[in-house]
Formats: sequence, structure tokens, C-alpha cells
Amino acid sequence: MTMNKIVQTFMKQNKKWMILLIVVIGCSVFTSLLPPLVLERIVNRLGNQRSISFLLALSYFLCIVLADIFESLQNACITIFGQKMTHAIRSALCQKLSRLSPQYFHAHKAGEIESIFTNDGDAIDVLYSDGIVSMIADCFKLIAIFIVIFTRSKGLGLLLLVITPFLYFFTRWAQKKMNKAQLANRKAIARVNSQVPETIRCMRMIHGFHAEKYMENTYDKYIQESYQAIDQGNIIDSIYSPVILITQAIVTAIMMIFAASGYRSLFGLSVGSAVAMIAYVANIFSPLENIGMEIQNMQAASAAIHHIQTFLNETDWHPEVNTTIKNNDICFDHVTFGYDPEKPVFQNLSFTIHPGEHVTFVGRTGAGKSTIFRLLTGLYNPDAGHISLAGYCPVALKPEERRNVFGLVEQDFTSVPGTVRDQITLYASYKDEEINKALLLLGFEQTIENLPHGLDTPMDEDLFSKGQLQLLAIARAIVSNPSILLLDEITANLDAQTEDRILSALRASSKGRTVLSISHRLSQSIGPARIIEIK
Ligand SMILES: Nc1ncnc2c1ncn2[C@@H]1O[C@H](COP(=O)(O)OP(=O)(O)OP(=O)(O)O)[C@@H](O)[C@H]1O
Repeated sequence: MTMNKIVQTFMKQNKKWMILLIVVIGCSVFTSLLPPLVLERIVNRLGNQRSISFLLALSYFLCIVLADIFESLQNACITIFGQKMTHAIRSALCQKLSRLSPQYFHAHKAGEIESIFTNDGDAIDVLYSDGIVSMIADCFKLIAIFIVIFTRSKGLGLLLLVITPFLYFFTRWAQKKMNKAQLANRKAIARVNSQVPETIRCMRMIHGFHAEKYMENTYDKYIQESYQAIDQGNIIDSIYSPVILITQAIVTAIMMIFAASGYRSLFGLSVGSAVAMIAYVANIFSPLENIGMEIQNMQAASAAIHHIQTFLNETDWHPEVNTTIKNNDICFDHVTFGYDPEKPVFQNLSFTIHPGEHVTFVGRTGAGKSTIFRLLTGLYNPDAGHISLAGYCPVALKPEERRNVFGLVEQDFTSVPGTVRDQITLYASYKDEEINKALLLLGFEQTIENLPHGLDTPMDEDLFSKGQLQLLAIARAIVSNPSILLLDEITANLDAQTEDRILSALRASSKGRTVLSISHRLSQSIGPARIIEIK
């Protein structure tokens, strides 16, 4: 899938929207030309000592209202179009994300991937809402104004043709300077923003080591940088507007002087036309300024397009379903695997675990114990050999099957947004009886009942001790009543007393299940277990 393909598919699926957008832009360009033309008629009539009808005055008013309505409609349509397009691109990115291999997530930092969805996604939104489409609309507006000016006064048209490029480059110069200042300001603000939570987090240490002055100076520096950047922006702003207004006045003056000095073939205008031309000249500056911004947005989006395209070009993960073992054993059959295939973590590893067995993997750090769990849970495919998890090929396990087959408890508890119940169910619809059964088995039901709203208490890690968080993790693993429990050094971060409590809770919840645990210390074992040493 390429960006072009996504855009083409979007356009095909949103034909009506595209037509509406074109019609609204056309109407907006057309109606923006009307008020000066009606004004021209009114002034000409007044100049010729003729009265103006109420209808003519009303039509001037209506033209202004109509032009504003269509301009608002155009902006709304462009914004919605941009958001719809961004939605289509973000959806394609999400679909791609779900097709990527686990290796991709190891090779790329979380922030890097996140930035494709957030920053690059936003740049695409700006590209379509404040870039391409708006630029087309502004170009049409500019061309239409030029055509009307040329029909009324060739001289003024030529004059504007000569000065427009200068105005454009001046506008671009001012915009670049403004942007540079804004960027510097944003950077300084971002530094302050990231410093605030850090300061709060380290407040005790700052006071403890009397580092207040240092922190104050750091804030001072960033705020000063922000202030200087804003100042630079203000200077450019204060130059830009007067230059544009003066240019407008000079153009009007030149037009008047030439018209009055007898260059009638080029500048000859009725009074009404002169008034209309002044209005049109004023209208040229706004689309010109917009086009500069829009070009800038498009340039900024080109890097985002490149990032998104690179992401979309990543190879999809099609894990090979390669198990031939159909019994309920957990089986590693001559498995070779390495995160980098050139550097295998283990080679030809074989073992069989029968249903109901308790096995502890031991071995030196880095031997590959956690890697075995990653292979068993289907996060990776072996480079060679076969893996069977109670008759299933782990990588082929369907999402809805996973929790029924195995429950995984890791060293640290990872909370999810929501209530305490959500920590256990992970948003799946387990009944209260199932949740309570798991809690009862762990002797954890009283703690949960004592919470302000029981299971429906909003989750806050401060509600629980480290050991209690691990009990929550075990409840999460066993609520689906899986036949296999995978325990990855679950008591590694706990003191001896808490460890005992967790181990006894585990003993209760392991009955009737196959339990595979990873342990550095045999004392962490939940009971008599077969030891498999990974070398
Ligand atoms: N995502 C990864 N990408 C690349 N290499 C990795 C990755 N995860 C682990 N490794 C490497 O694979 C080897 C095995 O790691 P693993 O975590 O399985 O060992 P372990 O036996 O569980 O170690 P420990 O007892 O310290 O937790 C190590 O050399 C480790 O550096």
C-alpha cells in the first residue's frame, strides 16, 4: 500500500465529497468577485447623479453575505476533507501496524513509531486542510481577480503582474523568519514543559541537594529563549503589515495618477471601476499570503510523507505455521532462534512438557529463558524447528484463543487505563463470578472489596503495593481459566515476605494447570518442579 494508493482509494470512495468540494470552491471564488462589481455599479450610478434602487443596495449586502457564507463553507469543507483524508491514512497506518513483525518493534523505538501516527499524521492533516486544496482555491481566487482587473484596467493588471512576484517573495521571507522564530519559541516552551514534570519528580532530590538555584537558572534560560523568539516574531510582524498596506496604497496612487494623467487606454476607469479595483487590489494580498503558508505546509509535509511511506513499505509479517505436533504437550522440537538470525540465542533446543507438569527454567542471565516464553506466546517464529503449545502453533493462535490457552505473568505489572476490573479483564467481558473466583483463589478478594468502589474503582497504581500489583497480574492471567501458566520471574522485584505470599497464591492457582516458570533462584519455585537448564 502506498500513499498514492490510499489517496486514490479515498477519492474513489468519496466522489460525492470531492464534487461538493469543487462546487463549493467554485462558488466561493465566484461570489468573492461579486461585491466589488456591485459596488462599481452603485458608485457609477451615484457618479452619474442617478439614484440607486433599494434592490441594488440590498444586492450589494447580499453579495457580501453570500461571499462570506461560501468562504466559510469552503473552509469547513476543506477542513472536513483534510480530516477525512487523515483518518483514511491513519487507518491504513493502524492496519499496517497490526501486520508488522515483532522484530520491527524491537528495531524501532516506541517514540519513533508514535511520531508517525501523531506528528506525521498531523502534518498530513495540515497538508490537506491547509495545503494542497486551499492552495488550489487561493490560486483560482487570484487568477479570477487578475482576470477581472485586466478586463477593467490593463495598466493596473500589468502593474500588479510586475509587483506580485516581489510581494510573494517578501511574504515568503517574512513567513520564513516568523516560522524560525515560532520554531525557536516552540523548542524553548517544549524544554520548559519537559522540565516541569522532571522537576516535580525530583523535587525531594533538588531540595535535598540544594539545587534550587541551578533549576531556577535553567528555567530562566529557557524562558529567556522563548521571550527572544517571540520578540523576533513580533518585529517581523510589525514590518510585514505596514509594508503590505503601503504597497497597496502605492498601487492605488499609481493607478490614480496614471488615470488622471491621460493614460486612458491603459488606466482609463470610471469612478465605480476605480473603487472596485481598490477593493480587488486589497483582496489580492490575502490569497498571496495564504499561498506562501500553504507552500510551506506542503514542504513540511514532504518529510512526513516520506516517513509514512517508509513505514507502509515495511514487510508484512506472515509467520509460518509449522507445528506438526498435535497432542497437548508443550514441545520445543530442535528449535533454533536468534533475534538476529546470524547470532542464535539457542540452537537445536528440544524439550517436552506434559499437561499438568510444573517446570522451572533456570540458566545464566542472557541464556534465553525469556526468549523461550516469547516463542511460546507466538511473538516470534523460530528460525528452525517446531514449537507446539498444547497442540497449537503459537504464532497462529487467534487473538480470541490466546487467553484461553495460556496466562502470562511478567516481572512487572503493566496497568491499563480504566478501573481495577479492567486490569483483570483487559476489557474482555468476563462475568463477576469469574473475576471473583480468580480473586478468591489468590486470597485477594478482601483487598478489592475494601476499595472505595470495589472492582469499579478507577485504577491508580498507588492503590496497591508491589506485591498486590503482582496479585492483580496473576488474576489477569487466570481469570480466563487457561490450562497453561507462564511465569517470568514474577517475584524478582519483591521482598522475601511478599514473595512468600505471591508464591502461596500461585500454588493455589496452579493446581490442575501446566506451569512454566523462569527463576533465577530455586527458592522462588512454587513447589516441586522439574528443572530445565538453559545453557
Ligand atoms: N528484543 C531483543 N532484540 C535483540 N536481542 C535480544 C532481545 N531480547 C533479548 N535479546 C538477547 O537475547 C539473549 C537472551 O535474552 P533473554 O532475555 O531471553 O535471556 P534471559 O535468560 O531471560 O536473561 P535474564 O535471566 O537476564 O532475564 C540476550 O543476549 C539478549 O541480549
